[in-house]
Amino acid sequence: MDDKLNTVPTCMLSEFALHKDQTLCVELLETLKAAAPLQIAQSKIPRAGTGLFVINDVDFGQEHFRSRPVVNCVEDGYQHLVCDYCYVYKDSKLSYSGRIRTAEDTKLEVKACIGCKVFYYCSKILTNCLSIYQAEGSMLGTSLDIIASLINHSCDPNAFVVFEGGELWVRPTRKISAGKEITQCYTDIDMDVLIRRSILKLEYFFDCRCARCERQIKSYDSLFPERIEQVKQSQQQLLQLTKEAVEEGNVDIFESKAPAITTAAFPDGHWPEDLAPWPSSRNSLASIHQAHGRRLEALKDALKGQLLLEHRAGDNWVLHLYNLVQHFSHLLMHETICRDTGFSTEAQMWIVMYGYLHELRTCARKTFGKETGYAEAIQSWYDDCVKDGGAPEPITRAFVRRFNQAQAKLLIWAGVEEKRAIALT
Ligand SMILES: C[S@@+](CC[C@H](N)C(=O)[O-])C[C@H]1O[C@@H](n2cnc3c(N)ncnc32)[C@H](O)[C@@H]1O
Repeated sequence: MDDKLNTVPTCMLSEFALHKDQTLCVELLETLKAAAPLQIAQSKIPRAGTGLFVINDVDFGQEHFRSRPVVNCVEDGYQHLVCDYCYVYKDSKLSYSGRIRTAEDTKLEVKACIGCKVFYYCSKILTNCLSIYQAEGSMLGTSLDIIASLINHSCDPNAFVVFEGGELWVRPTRKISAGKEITQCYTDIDMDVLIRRSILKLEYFFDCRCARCERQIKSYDSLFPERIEQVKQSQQQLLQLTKEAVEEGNVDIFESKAPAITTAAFPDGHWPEDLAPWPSSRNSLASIHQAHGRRLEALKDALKGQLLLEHRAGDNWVLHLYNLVQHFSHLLMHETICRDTGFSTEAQMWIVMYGYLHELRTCARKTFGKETGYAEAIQSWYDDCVKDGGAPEPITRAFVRRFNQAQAKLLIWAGVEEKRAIALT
């Protein structure tokens, strides 16, 4: 039998493509709570089959649609801990896609169904994509939703999927013009093209040719094919090393072995700092430092982890920004003098922290929706800081100037190039 027939889903073979039955498409779309009209049509992405399109412009901060999945399936090992209806995880305060459990949620419990005793239920959650993750990356379950599953992949997606209170919400990551196809990222958006492409091939059976992939692959043009293979291998080894360091809670595991791995790929010793998984690894190391009370080291790694990331939009970006602000706040709450930073005054540290918190508040409201528990929790964190800390509302021109100056100093201390600074929006 033709190999291709084994791998291409039947629904994507042109005679069965869903967009060919517009009566069915219209009926399916009628089941949604859609904020703006949508259309199911042939994808503009070559060989991608059917896709989902917006009919009108959609602003960043608006929502595409909400839908109740046909099936939710909790991952093995989590059945007693995670709600079968909405994936709330009773032991986690923050989901991977960024939801903070609010005061009202903390009373929630996951209990067995009185009737069957097999399913466990509670009330709310927010997730990323159709795979449901928790903060440190392990998977809680999977949802099947007919309309959301029509969204094709891009490594620079204009939408993402979250899970809230038993519903899937599809939200934009930026403004989308009328007639454009909605796309989401099927893999870890912060990974490099080599890793993304191999996962997409392995799990979704296609070669991604999006603009971001093509741009990134160009950076490998100067390398021989065998060297590209070595880079990929080193990336996988770094991921594994990071995992071990996190499991052992020991940064030395990473710091001592990483140089040999990076040199194997780049013999001159210059692994590009923004090349995945380096930024994600620095983020993980920041958490280990934090757990051991090494707050300056934690902040330095978190700054690298955040600012070296190439993709600055969507739920992942907001979640990382949240972590960065937390590292800042831990440092400022516990150390009265931030002497090693080269900052002339502690006040400048506070200015950067307020600026980042302001940015986090703005991004969280637009990305997840200002009515979500997550955005509300960040808003009250911001209000507390501004009121109790006496910080100025970081929107004046004078504040932005002071923020930019203070951030530039901080980046010199952290060893991050100034061009990677966060610009307040
Ligand atoms: C969840 S389905 C998306 C809906 C699908 N296009 C359809 O017609 O039913 C995922 C499949 O769509 C195709 N696909 C999604 N994004 C693609 C892309 N960027 N390039 C090529 N194929 C893609 C792949 O075959 C993938 O396994």
